[in-house]
Amino acid sequence: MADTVFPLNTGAKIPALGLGTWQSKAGEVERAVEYALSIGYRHIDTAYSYGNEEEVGIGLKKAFDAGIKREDVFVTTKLWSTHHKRVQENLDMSLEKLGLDYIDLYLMHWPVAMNPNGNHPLFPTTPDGSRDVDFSRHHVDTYLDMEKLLHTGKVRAIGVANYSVLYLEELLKRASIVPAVNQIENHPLLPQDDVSDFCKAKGIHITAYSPLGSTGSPLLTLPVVAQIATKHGVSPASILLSYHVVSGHSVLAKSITPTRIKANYQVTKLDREDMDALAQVSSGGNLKRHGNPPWKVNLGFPDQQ
Ligand SMILES: NC(=O)C1=CN([C@@H]2O[C@H](COP(=O)(O)OP(=O)(O)OC[C@H]3O[C@@H](n4cnc5c(N)ncnc54)[C@H](OP(=O)(O)O)[C@@H]3O)[C@@H](O)[C@H]2O)C=CC1
Ligand SMILES: O=C[C@H](O)[C@@H](O)[C@@H](O)[C@H](O)C(=O)O
Repeated sequence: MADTVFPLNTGAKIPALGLGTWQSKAGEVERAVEYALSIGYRHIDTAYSYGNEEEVGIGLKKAFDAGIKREDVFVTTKLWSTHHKRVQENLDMSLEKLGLDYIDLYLMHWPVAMNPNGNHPLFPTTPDGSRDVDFSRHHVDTYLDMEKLLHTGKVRAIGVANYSVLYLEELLKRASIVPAVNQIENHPLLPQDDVSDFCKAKGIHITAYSPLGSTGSPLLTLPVVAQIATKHGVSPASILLSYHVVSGHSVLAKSITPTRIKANYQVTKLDREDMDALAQVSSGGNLKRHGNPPWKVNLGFPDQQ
């Protein structure tokens, strides 16, 4: 079951379990990627802004040298906000760093552009210290530039991340190509059923990020997760990851620790009772969003209103 794949609207398949690499440092991430691929993972998620694409590329190369085929590995990377007006350039930078000639999935990391000529290449700020957002750039214009990448052969699919229903509606009004994926924060404390239902209806696959609650994996200590793990005789992490797979979503767990990378490559067959219990966690508006950068922009998510 760990090798479950889901179809994308491009005809390609995305492996259900992927290795996340946000905050995975150089010196650690090469080994994490190489190890994950050696034990069966076939889906690696990175981003230009993570600053580790070169090291992710080293891990990939080691796996390819060991006999794993490029075409069997699904690699995602992301356009960063300071590059919304330089889409092709940002893709080429990522390809070079990763040492790849194509990306399986290229995502717009956030639907917010930042000043391309600001006081920092990734996180420019204005004199008051807040994010230097480029309000002149509309996210749909950025997406339309991403559509052009498909003709270059350098990306097999394009998609978005951190898109609410409101933003998806804006995008679909003008897009020629329906995004293949919307990568969003998703876990029992942030189910985002509105986004999932909308995406399902439009043929957009959901990839869940921060499934363990992000840094320090706080959701592993939720009592209901421990109870379901005991019931099935598996790790709590497997419960939090399988919650997505059962829903037809792919899921990214980040780890640089071999024992955890291995533990996270296990899908448990959750039943209706388990899924209902996990759904109860957020009942009564008990929600927690971990990824909440100070954008100064309304992203349209109901829990942020
Ligand atoms: N599109 C976007 O904006 C975003 C995308 N992402 C993507 O999703 C990935 C996953 O999300 P992320 O926020 O990193 O958080 P996760 O929910 O994957 O949690 C990562 C944390 O959990 C720890 N951990 C992992 N597995 C276990 C385990 N089995 N037992 C105990 N602890 C564990 C890790 O520690 P350690 O590494 O030390 O083992 C790390 O501290 C990212 O890495 C990134 O690729 C994430 C955020 C935003
Ligand atoms: O993918 C991971 C996250 O989106 C991360 O890149 C952002 O949250 C970033 O740290 C920010 O502050 O905008």
